[in-house]
Amino acid sequence: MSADHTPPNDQAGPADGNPSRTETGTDTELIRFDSVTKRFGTHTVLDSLDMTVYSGKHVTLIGPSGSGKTTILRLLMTLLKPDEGTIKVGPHFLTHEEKAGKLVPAGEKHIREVRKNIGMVFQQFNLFPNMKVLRNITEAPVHVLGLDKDAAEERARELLDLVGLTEHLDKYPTQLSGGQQQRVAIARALAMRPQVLLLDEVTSALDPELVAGVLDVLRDIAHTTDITMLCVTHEMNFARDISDCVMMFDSGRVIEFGPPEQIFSEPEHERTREFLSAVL
Ligand SMILES: Nc1ncnc2c1ncn2[C@@H]1O[C@H](COP(=O)(O)OP(=O)(O)OP(=O)(O)O)[C@@H](O)[C@H]1O
Repeated sequence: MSADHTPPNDQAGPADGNPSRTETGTDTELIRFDSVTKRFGTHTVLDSLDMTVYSGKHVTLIGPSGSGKTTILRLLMTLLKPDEGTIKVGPHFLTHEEKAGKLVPAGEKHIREVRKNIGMVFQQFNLFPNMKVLRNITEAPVHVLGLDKDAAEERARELLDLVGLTEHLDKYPTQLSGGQQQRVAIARALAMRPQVLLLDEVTSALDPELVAGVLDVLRDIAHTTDITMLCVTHEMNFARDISDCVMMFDSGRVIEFGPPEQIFSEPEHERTREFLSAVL
């Protein structure tokens, strides 16, 4: 962990800076960024970022627009590649693979395997418009994981129950509200049984009256499953409810992190105070 992430007091985390480690010290690392730099042209969006997320923890990334939060999720989905540094998911590098005892840039097959552990829900629901709800959820488990169709459907029905949409399984996405479509997208991501769920401002495109239903589903998932969550959101009450750790980003660096009660009530950093006073 770089000195930049060293918590300002003992409450924020242990001295080695692992942001979501609990005091038991038995946590398992699930995601690890080591010295990750991402540039777009001359603009350095992530600047030698070190970040660890522990298995089963819920981490929320907050910070001003353009501070690099979505870039982190896109790197994890391999929609982007870092310019420098390594990213690990579980025991495997996402960015590299071992060949003949050497670490070389990861090939497509390796990336696809590691990425199976990661599910993402986007701001725009990205459902397949020509497929009914049930098939939207079973498509990837059948074609990517090779799951038997009946087993995939059984799992899809369980997930539709979880997101409160059982009666809509035979509809097309356009026959659903935005909030319902987003709940299908959540079920679809979970159908792949990922270890980690990435949530990128999943309520930003919704009409205000539909936001609460989606957040309630996510709260339920956070509180009743052991899935790891990495979440970018402007919904600070939601972040407070579900997070084990809140990380404040500014200009591609984590400037402060800790449990939500600390970050929201007693932020140490002036930039965090400014940001929170604008959004709370
Ligand atoms: N594909 C791209 N090409 C060029 N610049 C990009 C690209 N993607 C992101 N950026 C720039 O990188 C910076 C960080 O973007 P990012 O979306 O990660 O920020 P963010 O913290 O998620 O912001 P917001 O809260 O507004 O979503 C921004 O200045 C953005 O314009």
